[in-house]
Amino acid sequence: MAASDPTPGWPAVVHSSGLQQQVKYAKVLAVGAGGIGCELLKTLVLSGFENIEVIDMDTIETSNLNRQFLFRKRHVGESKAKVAAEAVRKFRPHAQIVAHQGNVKEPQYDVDFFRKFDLVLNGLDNLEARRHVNRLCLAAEVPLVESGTTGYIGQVSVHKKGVFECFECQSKPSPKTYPVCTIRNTPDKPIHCVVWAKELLFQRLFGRPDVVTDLDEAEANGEDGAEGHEEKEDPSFFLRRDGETADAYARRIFHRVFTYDIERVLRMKDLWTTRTPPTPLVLDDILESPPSNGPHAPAKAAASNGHAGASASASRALGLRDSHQMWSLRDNARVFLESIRTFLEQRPEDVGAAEFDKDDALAVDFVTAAANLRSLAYGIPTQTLFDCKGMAGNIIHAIATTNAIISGLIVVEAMKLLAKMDSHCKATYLSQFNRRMVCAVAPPPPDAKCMVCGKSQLQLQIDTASTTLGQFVTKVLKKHLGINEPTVTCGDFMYEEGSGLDDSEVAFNAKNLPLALASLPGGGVRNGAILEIDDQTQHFQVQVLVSHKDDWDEEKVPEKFTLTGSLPPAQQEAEAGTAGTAGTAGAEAGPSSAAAAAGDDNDVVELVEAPPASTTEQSGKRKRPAESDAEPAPSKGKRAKAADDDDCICLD
Ligand SMILES: Nc1ncnc2c1ncn2[C@@H]1O[C@H](COP(=O)(O)OP(=O)(O)OP(=O)(O)O)[C@@H](O)[C@H]1O
Ligand SMILES: [Zn+2]
Repeated sequence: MAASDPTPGWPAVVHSSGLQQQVKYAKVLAVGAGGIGCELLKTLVLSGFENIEVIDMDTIETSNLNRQFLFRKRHVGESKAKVAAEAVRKFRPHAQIVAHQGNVKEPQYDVDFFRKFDLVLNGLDNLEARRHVNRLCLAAEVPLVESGTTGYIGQVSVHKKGVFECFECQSKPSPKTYPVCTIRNTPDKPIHCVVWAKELLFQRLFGRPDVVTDLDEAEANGEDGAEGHEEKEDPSFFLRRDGETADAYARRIFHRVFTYDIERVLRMKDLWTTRTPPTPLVLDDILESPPSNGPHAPAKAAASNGHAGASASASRALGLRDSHQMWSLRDNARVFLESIRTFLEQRPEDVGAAEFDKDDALAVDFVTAAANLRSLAYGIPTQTLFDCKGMAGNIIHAIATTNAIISGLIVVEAMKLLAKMDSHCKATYLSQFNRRMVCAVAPPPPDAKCMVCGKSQLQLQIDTASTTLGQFVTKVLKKHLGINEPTVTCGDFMYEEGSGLDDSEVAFNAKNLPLALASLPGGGVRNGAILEIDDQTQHFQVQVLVSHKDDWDEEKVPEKFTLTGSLPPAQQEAEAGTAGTAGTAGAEAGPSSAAAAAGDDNDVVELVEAPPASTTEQSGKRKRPAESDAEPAPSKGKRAKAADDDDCICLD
């Protein structure tokens, strides 16, 4: 620091009484009190922050204790936010730590709630919540420090309206999807069988009857080429019949899915010209086969028709206690039957209401056994319970040290923001695969083509004749765009969600959900239609231009829609004039790098690069009526590997 300069630079400023006072009085919201959140809260209070509110919706589980060190065994079942707040108060008794047990998407955490804070710091594990917080931070004009870890890799990024890119300026990888026909008829990888067991069979047997998955839809539409079968047409087949014992029901389901359905697909001869055909499984033959005596035999043999009794785990009740042990065909059949019986007899309230949860031992038993049986029928390698749980739950094992490093970096960025040293802010990436373990780059500026903080529009290609409003709302608006409570307007037609609707509005909406887009009232949503989408809970609006497309290659686009963003023509011209000059504080420092994104309900972090503005798509056709600044349109085609250079190291 030059003697003539009274303001210390970064990092000397950290020791200045000015910044220490700012830290002491800053109001900070920490979202998430899990792996990152616990570390973050500890580091915040030990760094002098004294006004912290923390939100987490979850309760503590035994599996959290190995890395969420604010929690002890006695806390299992208690609120994460409350226990974490209590624990850090012990480090700094005079700190004001307010705990909220709740979902950050609940209406009480609205834009006014966010405005109370100087900074928001995310320690979340899912894309949906991250996007929601991003939108509220933009609306409330509060800077956001975002983070994520997965195994040994992690990142911290800084988002500030008008200065740095928002969390959604770079498109995020969407969760991996698989072609429906592969899952239903021609699996060739273990994951195909896990998806089938979890998304189709578990859902059918134990899930809510009103939830229709893509896999069901394919069947209803006859897409698997097996129309016309009398049993398949009977929607009640998978329900338990009056007077049917749990055992008889489990056997009937086994026969249906592993014998009958396999025989049915075998009859679709075209499928097997280039593939190895599957082999139907016959339950009686399997159960009559002698138990395996090899190294994989169950630790303790259960009675031949042994039931799980009071145990919540079918496999453990059958003596299969080692989750790393590979089950035999017979083991899988017995676990399959036992887990169905246990659901029916011990958890009848869950039948018709269950959702797959990786921490539900019985659900994992069922999915493992069902996936393995299907694999055995198709000649695919089977998986251990441990591996299957990981695949079904998208688990990548967390590393406490990664969380600790990332939390430290969040606090560093938080201090720079408080010190108004935006030009020193960094997006920081941690990877064991880098030449350098930590790589930091200047946060990119906002992207004018961002659907959230920019001003662009969306173009949707979809089959308007067969896609229902319900599918559009669920798949396109909620899953793909992260919208919470959409209002969709198209000409005179309106679909609304959220509280405050009267009965007639609710009935009108419900009546329209099963209708194809093209058949909606008011002339339908057809080729060329313009939809106005609004979510008041996120202060988010976007305009969507619809084009009809009915010839989809399911292998390439399993979702059967595409959504791309572009600037309205007038803005494209303006952009062309300023291309490459959109720098803001810190934006000129080397290649922009990186957005972190988590897949649905997991901690997967993907490190991606924002390419130069010229590489992004600009194919807008219509002009958006001038409205608010908060208008959207997605940035697409932007992901690329980070370039190898002095500041940023290539991440594979
Ligand atoms: N919408 C949300 N509102 C509030 N808290 C959320 C929301 N979504 C996720 N969280 C919280 O974010 C935290 C993320 O922490 P972490 O990634 O360590 O997950 P975890 O559930 O504790 O661990 P694991 O998933 O490995 O079992 C969790 O405590 C979770 O409850
Ligand atoms: Zn943005």
